[in-house]
Amino acid sequence: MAGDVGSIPELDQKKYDSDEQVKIICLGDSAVGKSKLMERFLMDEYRPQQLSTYALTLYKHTATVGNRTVAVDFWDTAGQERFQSMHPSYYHKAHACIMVFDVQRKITYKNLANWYKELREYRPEIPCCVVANKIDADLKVTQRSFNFGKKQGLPFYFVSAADGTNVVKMFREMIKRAVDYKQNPSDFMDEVMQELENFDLEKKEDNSEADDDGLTAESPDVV
Ligand SMILES: Nc1nc2c(ncn2[C@@H]2O[C@H](COP(=O)(O)OP(=O)(O)OP(=O)(O)O)[C@@H](O)[C@H]2O)c(=O)[nH]1
Ligand SMILES: [Mg+2]
Repeated sequence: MAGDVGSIPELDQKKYDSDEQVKIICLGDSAVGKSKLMERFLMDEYRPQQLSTYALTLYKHTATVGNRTVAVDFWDTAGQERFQSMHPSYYHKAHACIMVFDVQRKITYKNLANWYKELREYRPEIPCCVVANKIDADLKVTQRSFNFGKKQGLPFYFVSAADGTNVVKMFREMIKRAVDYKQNPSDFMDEVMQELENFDLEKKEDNSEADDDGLTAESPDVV
C-alpha cells in the first residue's frame, strides 16, 4: 500500500465518521484465509472492490444492527502482511479488528502477538477477536486450547472458511461490536478527534453569524 492513499476516492476515510459507516480490518499472516473468510461471509453479495495498486481489497456489506442499517467496509490486504507490518492508513479509523491464524501452521499463531502489538499502537481500544481458521482440515484441533488473547479478554472463534463453520456468527458479532464501539468510543484519541471536529464546526457557525452582521472572519478589528 504505497503512495498517498488520501488521493483516491475509495480510500477517503472521512466517510467513517458518519454514524452509518463502519470499518473492520483483518490481520494475520499470509495464507491464513483472511480473504476466503470474507468471501464465505459475503457469498452472494460478494462484490469486492479491488484496489490492486494499493494491494488492498474493500469488501462492502450492508448489515442491520438493532433497527439500523449500517454500511460495513471490510478491509483486506494482499501482500503487505509479508512485511509483518501494515501501512498506518490501514488502521486509521477502524472500528473493529479480526485477527486470523491457521490451525495447521503454528507460526501463524505465534505471530498473532506481533499483529496485536501493532494494532494496539494505532487503535488502543477497538474491539478485536482471535479466529482459528481451517478447522475442517483437522477437527481434533478444537479440543486444544489457544490462550493468546485470553488475558486481554479477546473473544475466540474456531472457524472454517471452507465449510462455513461459525463464519456468519463471528462476522455478525464483530459487526455489532464495531457499531457499539462507534456509539461509545472508549478510545481517547477518537474522542479528541471528535471534539476537534465539533470545535471546527462551532467556529464555522460563529463565523457565519458574524457574516450576518456584515463582519467576516477576515474583517480587521474596528478601532
Ligand atoms: N482447508 C481449508 N483451507 C482454507 C480455508 N480458508 C482458506 N483456505 C485456503 O488457504 C489458502 C489461503 O487463503 P486466502 O484466503 O487466500 O488467505 P489470505 O490470508 O487472504 O492470504 P493473503 O492474501 O496472502 O494474505 C487458500 O488456498 C485457501 O483455499 C479453510 O477454512 N479450510
Ligand atoms: Mg488475501
